[in-house]
Amino acid sequence: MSNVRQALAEQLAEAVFQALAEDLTRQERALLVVSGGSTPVPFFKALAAKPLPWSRIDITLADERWVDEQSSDSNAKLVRENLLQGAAANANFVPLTSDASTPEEGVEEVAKRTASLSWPASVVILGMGGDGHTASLFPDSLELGLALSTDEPLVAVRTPSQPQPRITFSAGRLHQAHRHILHITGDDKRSVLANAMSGDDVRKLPIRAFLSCPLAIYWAP
Ligand SMILES: O=C1O[C@H](COP(=O)(O)O)[C@@H](O)[C@H](O)[C@H]1O
Repeated sequence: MSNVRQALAEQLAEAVFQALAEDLTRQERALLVVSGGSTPVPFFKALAAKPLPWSRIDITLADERWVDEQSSDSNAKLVRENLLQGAAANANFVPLTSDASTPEEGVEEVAKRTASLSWPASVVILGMGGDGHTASLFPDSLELGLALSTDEPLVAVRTPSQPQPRITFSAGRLHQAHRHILHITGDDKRSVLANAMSGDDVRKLPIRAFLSCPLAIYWAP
């Protein structure tokens, strides 16, 4: 982990800490939506060390691979091992998978589980892949159009470029937040983001669906 990426993660953790603490002065519970993948690990560790009233905080994921929680591909496993540590283990974590064998079968149950969370979220933290996907809104997903337009909170997605089926919050539900943050690293992702900012076809680069949220960008080389 480069020093600059570590510093970025710590600055992001401080900003999220301030946002959650501020919202908790006005409301009993606050919701944090985080992303999976490799980028958020140092941020998770830095946030877990913050002195928050964790039992008043709900945490869920922007998206998930439909895999067992013990799988190394599970975003829930990543959150449990890196964010829900120490005092932060008192947060109420709501995962996005169920015992159903497919996301199509499980999506309704997961939607019920996430409906009771304190929307709008205090913060939605998005990641972005090199193909411009965010959450599981992939350019080649068969359900991209649905996920971008539906009023339903969650969508089961099948994506030719991805090995597993997935479940994702829809763009409409992810828009329901007081603050949106994009956390990315590396020159390649910076170029993808610059490209996204210079056009408007959301289906080609789905991150475009969030560029005017407004979206705070945390980037480091
Ligand atoms: O598949 C996913 O990838 C993106 C980006 O991940 P990264 O490893 O390039 O940081 C992530 O935002 C998303 O939640 C995850 O499911």
